[in-house]
Amino acid sequence: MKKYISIGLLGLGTVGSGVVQLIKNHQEELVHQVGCEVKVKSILVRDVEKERDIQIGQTHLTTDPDELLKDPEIDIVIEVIGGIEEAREHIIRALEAKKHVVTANKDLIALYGPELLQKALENNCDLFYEASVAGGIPILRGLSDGLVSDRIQKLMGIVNGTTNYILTKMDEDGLSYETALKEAQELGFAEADPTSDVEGLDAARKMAILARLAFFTNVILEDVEVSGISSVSVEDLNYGKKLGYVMKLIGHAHFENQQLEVSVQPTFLSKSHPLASVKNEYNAIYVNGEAVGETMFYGPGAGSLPTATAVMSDVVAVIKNMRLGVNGKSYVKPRFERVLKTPDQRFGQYYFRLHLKDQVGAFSKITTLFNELDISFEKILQTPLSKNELAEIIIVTHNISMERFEKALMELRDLSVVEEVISYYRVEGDVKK
Ligand SMILES: NC(=O)C1=CN([C@@H]2O[C@H](COP(=O)(O)OP(=O)(O)OC[C@H]3O[C@@H](n4cnc5c(N)ncnc54)[C@H](OP(=O)(O)O)[C@@H]3O)[C@@H](O)[C@H]2O)C=CC1
Ligand SMILES: N[C@@H](CC=O)C(=O)O
Ligand code: NA
Repeated sequence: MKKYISIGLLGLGTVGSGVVQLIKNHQEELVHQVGCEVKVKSILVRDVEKERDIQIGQTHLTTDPDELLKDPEIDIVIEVIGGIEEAREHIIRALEAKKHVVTANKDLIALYGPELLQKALENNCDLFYEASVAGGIPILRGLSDGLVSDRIQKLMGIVNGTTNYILTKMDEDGLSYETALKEAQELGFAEADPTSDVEGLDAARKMAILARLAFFTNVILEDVEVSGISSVSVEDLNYGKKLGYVMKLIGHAHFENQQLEVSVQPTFLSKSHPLASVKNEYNAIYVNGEAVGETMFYGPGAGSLPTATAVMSDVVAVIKNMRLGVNGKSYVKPRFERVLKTPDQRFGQYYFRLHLKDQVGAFSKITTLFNELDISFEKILQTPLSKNELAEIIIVTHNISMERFEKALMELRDLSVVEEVISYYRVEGDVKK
């Protein structure tokens, strides 16, 4: 057995610094688990001259990836530089050099996970990525170990800390979207380019990774329907409150009759929903399995030390596998073909906000349209607007197919009494529906 395990760290930003700090401060716990010291030997950065808050002692800082990837002493490479192409290249080189890899990179795993896992398998190496979904929450192990014997039917997740932070601050503290986003960036939750957070792509990547593990099928990123929060208005948040809802960016994934549906969209949750009380940068994943029933995984979804704990859980798993001589043996190939549900097989409740001409018979035109489409209302709110003789109408439907929702939206826009459909969102009431 080696006297110590040497790590090559790619990246020393929010997550990389957390890893260095955790290895230093929790060395005793690590030694107890793996039976030897764990040391960071070299770190790859973009700029070695940059001033850093973190103390790295004797650890070697470099801008040359070869110094880590060609170093025979390094057993495990941790990739936390982010981005896609360079990270992919470094990981492939590390695996070909028979080094195990741990990454927090959901962008990469969502796009190239199956290919990289295959590469790891061919080289008898481990490739683990617990930190890539929901930061410090051990959700990937929860699915691939804890719930592995079950048939998971439904996942619902708040899997992006930045957007949850923004929505909470807008709703509870009256902050503007821009101020709340700036705070999330300053706190280190946001991606280098926060567009992927606010437009839902970061959450979509995580949902693709989760759905692969939960449903044993090779979900690809294009399967995930995505919309973000950048156009959510304070008016909609306030109407939501009046109706007993709170707005969250929700990832939905369903698997029924071996057919799949995955989406990420701003969603009004009933205040009694278990995900409704998840605030700020916290994440949670609600998992419904045939045998286990309802479970919920909750914790910090972003940030330096929480994410570092997920990285280190993978490092410990790699070292334990090294001990047993079973690296590269944990990857299980998908079991089911990818088959997507069609719009008539997908169901949900919907919220519409529209401006209606304030004239006799206008509202009955709406009820006639919805009757024709066999859509019934769960809630209705009507407020006269002082300007332009318009009324603002909020409608929440009962459960309908996506096909009927799309038809209703199209036909509402064509009605002469409807001035404008301002917004529409998915609604989640009772979790058991
Ligand atoms: N922040 C978070 O809470 C979470 C992040 N993640 C993921 O972890 C990864 C890292 O995120 P985070 O720590 O926030 O990112 P940061 O931007 O804070 O840090 C990136 C680090 O990588 C270095 N780096 C970037 N590009 C290169 C390159 N081409 N060559 C050499 N070094 C490079 C930077 O060097 P330098 O310091 O010199 O600029 C920096 O040290 C991402 O994949 C992210 O999605 C996952 C979960 C949570
Ligand atoms: N930008 C991400 C970081 C963690 O994955 C987030 O906000 O959740
Ligand atoms: Na995790």
